[in-house]
Amino acid sequence: CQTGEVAADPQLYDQSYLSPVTIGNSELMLDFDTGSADLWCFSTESPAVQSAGHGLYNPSTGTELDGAFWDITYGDQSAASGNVFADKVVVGGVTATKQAIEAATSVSYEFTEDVASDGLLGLAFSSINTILPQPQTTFFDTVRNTLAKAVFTVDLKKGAAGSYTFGYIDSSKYSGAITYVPVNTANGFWQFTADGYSGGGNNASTGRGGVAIADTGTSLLYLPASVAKGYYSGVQGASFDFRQGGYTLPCSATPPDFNVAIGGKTFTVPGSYINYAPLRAGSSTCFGGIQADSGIGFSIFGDVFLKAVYAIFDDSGSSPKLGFAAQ
Ligand SMILES: O=C([C@@H]1CCCNC1)N1CCCCC1
Repeated sequence: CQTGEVAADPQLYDQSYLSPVTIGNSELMLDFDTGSADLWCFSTESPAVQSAGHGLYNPSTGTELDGAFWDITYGDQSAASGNVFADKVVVGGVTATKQAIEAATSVSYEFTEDVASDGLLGLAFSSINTILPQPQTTFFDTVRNTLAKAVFTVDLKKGAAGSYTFGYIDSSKYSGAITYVPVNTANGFWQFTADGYSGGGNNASTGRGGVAIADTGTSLLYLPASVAKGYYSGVQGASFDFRQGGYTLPCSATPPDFNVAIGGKTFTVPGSYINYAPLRAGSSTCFGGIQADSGIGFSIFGDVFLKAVYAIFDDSGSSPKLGFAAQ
């Protein structure tokens, strides 16, 4: 029975968190993403102009999955595509002897420019893996029957290294009880229902909550437009800046805490997490950590929320569930 733990290192402004993964005989830094289901990385097959500065997977240690290819486009329109190999993957001591590795032969500029990241490790449900003609399993699905318990946990922190564990829940990482809620896997995400919101101007309480996904690969907290509007109505100097594509606020502001009710329990995001980052280096205007989820179809509980809690992604029972506890 395998268990393991790996660090989650924050990038600038906690824009993403990267973890070391051994693939074949390379160690790469991957962005663990509970909002997608492809394990892809830059490779010796990637064009040099796209892969400069990145760690590369060398497929010579793997076995090509003949005729298999992949092509993914993320919600922000970033994209990558390539072919597929089976190779050994080790995450925090947990080993998948034959994991589908999606070697990139093309990536969009967002990935080229993010030189700290060598690729993504998807932790959503394998039903949305993009490999054709036959989708393959995520790392978690590949190893889950070998784990002491079919769970992984997420302990992200503001401006500090957090961790992912596989196969066990670490009781030293949270306080109080874990609140579990059911997960709807129909869209392939860790999708749940939030009960309601409060905090900020006119208390941002909409009374009702809504459908949301837990997404470690998304930096911010995307909420119903009415909730985001209500929250910032209480923040001096905050406004919706259509040129920036969202709410901005003075970097000098200390916004109010924001509360989310899930499973009858309230979890608090400290206001400081919502003064997210300067629009550009040196700017005194900052981009808000809460934004409207308009056009997405559901809310996205990204890192701004996840770094305020300990989260348990549990597929050990008859149906998947999400657990949240205070950090
Ligand atoms: O592409 C994404 C995100 C992008 C950031 C990284 N996680 C996956 N989706 C999640 C939200 C719905 C649309 C698809």
